[in-house]
Order: sequence, then C-alpha cells, then structure tokens
Amino acid sequence: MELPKLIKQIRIKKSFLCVGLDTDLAKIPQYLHKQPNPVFEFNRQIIDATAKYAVAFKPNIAFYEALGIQGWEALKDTITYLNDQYPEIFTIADAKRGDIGNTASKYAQAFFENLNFDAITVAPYMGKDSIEPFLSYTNKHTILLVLTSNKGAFDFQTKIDVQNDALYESVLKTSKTWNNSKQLMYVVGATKPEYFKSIRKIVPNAFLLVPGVGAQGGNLKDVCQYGLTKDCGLLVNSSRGILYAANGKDFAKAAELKAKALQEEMASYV
Ligand SMILES: O=c1ccn([C@@H]2O[C@H](COP(=O)(O)O)[C@@H](O)[C@H]2O)c(=O)[nH]1
Repeated sequence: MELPKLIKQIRIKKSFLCVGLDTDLAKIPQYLHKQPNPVFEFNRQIIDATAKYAVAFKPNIAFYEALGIQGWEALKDTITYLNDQYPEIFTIADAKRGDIGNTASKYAQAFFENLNFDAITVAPYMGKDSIEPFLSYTNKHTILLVLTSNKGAFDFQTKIDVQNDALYESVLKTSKTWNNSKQLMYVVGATKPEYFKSIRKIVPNAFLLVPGVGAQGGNLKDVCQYGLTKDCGLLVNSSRGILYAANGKDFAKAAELKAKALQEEMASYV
C-alpha cells in the first residue's frame, strides 16, 4: 500500500490504531476450540469488530509459527481475509527478521509476495545488505527496530558510539542514506516517550510503529506530544489490551469497545 492511502485512512477514521493479532490459543475463549481453525475464527471476529476504529493490523508471526502448520494456515487465512475484506487496511507482519542478503530476499518473498503483507518488521543490526532485499519492493514498507519497548533496549540501543550517537540514532541516520529509504518506517516503544523528541530531529516525517501502550505501561498522550507529524506519522499498536478484553462469548464486543476508546482518544490528537 502506498503511504498516501494510509494517510487518507488516518484522516477518514481519525485513528492511527494498529490492532496487534498476538493470538494465543491458551487465551482465546474456550468455545472457539471446537472450530476447525480456532485462531483464524478468533482473528476474523476481532477484525470485524475493530476494523472501523483501526487503520492497521499486525499479526505477530511468533504466535503462528509456534503452532506449526496449523498456525501458518491461520496466518495465511488471516492475511487473505484482511486483504479481501478490508483492502483499505495496512497490514504488518511483525516478524523481526534479519539475515544476509540471499536469505533476506527469501524472507521478503515470503511476507511480501506469498503472504502479501504491506510491511514487515526487521532487525537492522546486520546492516545495509540485510535490508536492501526488503527495500527493493518499492510498493512495500520495511520497519526497522530502532528503540524497542522492552527494558533490554538499554543493553545496546542507547549505547553511545565514537561519533557520540546512541546506537538507535545511528540506525536512523545510516538508514536514511539507503536506496528507497522513503519506504522505511521505524519501531519506537511507547514506554520511552522521552526519546521521541530526539528521534523526530533525525526523522521528522517518517512513520513510527509504536508498540507498548496499555499492557506494557506506555500511554498515548506522551507518545503524541513529540511523535505526531503533519501526516500523523504514527501507528500505535495495542495487542493484549484489545484481544483479551474479555474471554467469553462477548470477546469481540469487548475488543470493539477497547478499540473505540483508543480511537476516540486518538481523534482528540489528530
Ligand atoms: O519494541 C517492540 C517491538 C515489538 N513489540 C510487539 O508489539 C506487540 C505489543 O503487544 P502488547 O500486548 O500490546 O504489549 C507484541 O506483538 C510485541 O512483540 C513490542 O511490544 N515492542
């Protein structure tokens, strides 16, 4: 999907919500286990209930890979459903891949061609040649991990190098010099709002995928203070806070209300 289409959806829906599909068999309502494909059935109901309040959906691939062939089928069914029923929705494979060029090109083929996602999350630490195969898809988006939401982000990502840049700043600056860098987006955790100002100095207009609101303690107001751009520039993700708002037959309605509440707060900022 081209960026103008995403930006248009953000304007129409007054939302920059990304619903995270971290679907865990152990957490979905018991009655769904009788279905032939419980993970897809859960996702379908969540998507139908929340799509009017969201502009993006982000299956976290680990939750599907953990289930083997059945998980991969549920993932395929989910992305096919999203692409067929909600073509205006931006889709992100949260796969956090990263490998040498020829392997990276297979990851790109898997997620951009076979599954037809609009975007993929990628670890940047193997450098330019590990990212180029993703960037060669000029109708797709590559989302680099920059400053993640977890505590361990401080182990490496904020360490200062000889040029006096923190590693996360170096990732931003270097990646801007790559071919097709306009296709890049960046992951920045909502749990670290104090860094948004310095990030925006380096990438004033780039889209940031922001996980970590709700369950991880981040909040929307702090993210918006320095994160917002003229075209919004943010996709704020919530996974567990929406998916597991209830665990009975009312789970989709409860998810809808959580998504609606986030969208209403977003509408007050854009
Ligand atoms: O820095 C990061 C990068 C990715 N994630 C992923 O986002 C969701 C967050 O889920 P919640 O349930 O809303 O906390 C999940 O898929 C993570 O793997 C992240 O949290 N932080």
